[in-house]
Amino acid sequence: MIYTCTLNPSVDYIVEVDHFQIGELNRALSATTFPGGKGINVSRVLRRLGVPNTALGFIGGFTGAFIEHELQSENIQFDFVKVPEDTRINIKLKSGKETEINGKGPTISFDSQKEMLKKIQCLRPDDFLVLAGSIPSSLSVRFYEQIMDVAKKAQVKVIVDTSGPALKRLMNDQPFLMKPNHRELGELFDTVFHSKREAAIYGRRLVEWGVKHVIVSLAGEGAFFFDKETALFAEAPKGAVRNSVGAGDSMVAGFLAAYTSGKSVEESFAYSVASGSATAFSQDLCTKENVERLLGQVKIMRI
Ligand SMILES: Nc1ncnc2c1ncn2[C@@H]1O[C@H](COP(=O)(O)OP(=O)(O)O)[C@@H](O)[C@H]1O
Ligand SMILES: O=P(O)(O)OC[C@H]1O[C@](O)(COP(=O)(O)O)[C@@H](O)[C@@H]1O
Repeated sequence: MIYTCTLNPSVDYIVEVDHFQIGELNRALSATTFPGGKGINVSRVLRRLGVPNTALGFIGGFTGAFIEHELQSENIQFDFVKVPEDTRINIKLKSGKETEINGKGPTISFDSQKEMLKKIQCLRPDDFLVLAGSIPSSLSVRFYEQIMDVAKKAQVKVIVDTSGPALKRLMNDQPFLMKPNHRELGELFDTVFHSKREAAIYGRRLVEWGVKHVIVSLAGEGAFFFDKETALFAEAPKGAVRNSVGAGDSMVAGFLAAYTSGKSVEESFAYSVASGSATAFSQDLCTKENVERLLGQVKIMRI
C-alpha cells in the first residue's frame, strides 16, 4: 500500500484577478477551492492514475472537513489525526503571474504527534510512505526525522518531497526517492544554480549520499533523474500552462504509479514528467487520460 503523509494540509484557494493592484479593491474573475498540501495532491493523483492509497496527516476545523469531504467524493482512503484548530488556507493569486501565500497551519499537540507516530509504526515492510510538504510551525523541524526513524524500523520505503531545513536533515537517511525542484536543491547546498548542468551535478551528489532515486524538476525545462546506474534528462512537453500548483506532487505520484506497476525506472521517470506537465496544463490536477496523451511527447536522453 502507498501512504502519503501531509503534516500541513491546506485548502488551496485559487483566485484569478485582472491586473491585480496592491492597496486597491480587486474583484475576482474566478475563484476555486481544492483540497491541497503536497501529500494530499500525491494521493489525489495516485487515485486518478488508478492506484489505491491512504492519506495520513493532521486535519482540523471546517477546512479539514472540506478536505475529508472532497477526498471521500474521490474515493480516496484517509486516516487523519484530528486537531482542534482549522487546517490552513493557501492563497494562489493569478494575475499574469502566480503569487502564493501559504498559511502557517494549526498547533499540533504532543499527543497528536504521538498518535501520528503510532500510525506510521503500523505500516508494513512492502509499503511506501510519501512525506510531503512543509512542517507546521508548532512542530519541531525534526518531526520528519522522527517519522523517518519509525518508518525505517518498519522497513518502509520513504519518499521525500519537502524543502528547507527538513529536507536537509532527511537526505542522510537514504530515502527511496527525493524530488526537489532546482530551487530546493540549490537551497540544500546553499547555492543558486545558473545552468541545468549545475543542477545535474548536485542531483547526482544526492545519489552519492545514499538517496536511491533522485528527480530534480526544472518546471517548463523538464527534469533530471539519477540513481546508481542511470542518469537521464527529460524535456517537458510543450503546452499552455493553466495552473502549475501540484505539478511537482504529480511527478511523485506518476513515478510511484508506474514503478509500483512494474515499469522500469526510465519508463517511470517518463510517466512522472508526463504527469507533472499534464497537471501544469490543467486547471486542477492531471487525469490518467491527459498523462497518457502527453507520454509520447516526453523525450528521454541518457546523459
Ligand atoms: N511550464 C511548464 N511546461 C511544461 N511542463 C511543466 C511546466 N511547469 C511544470 N511542468 C512539469 O511539472 C514538473 C514539476 O514542475 P516544477 O515546477 O519543477 O515542480 P514543483 O511544483 O515541485 O516546483 C516539471 O518537471 C514538468 O514536467
Ligand atoms: O507545505 P507547503 O510547502 O506550504 O506547500 C503546500 C502547497 O503546495 C502544494 O501542495 C503544491 O505543491 P507543488 O506546486 O510544489 O507541487 C499546494 O497544494 C499547497 O498549497
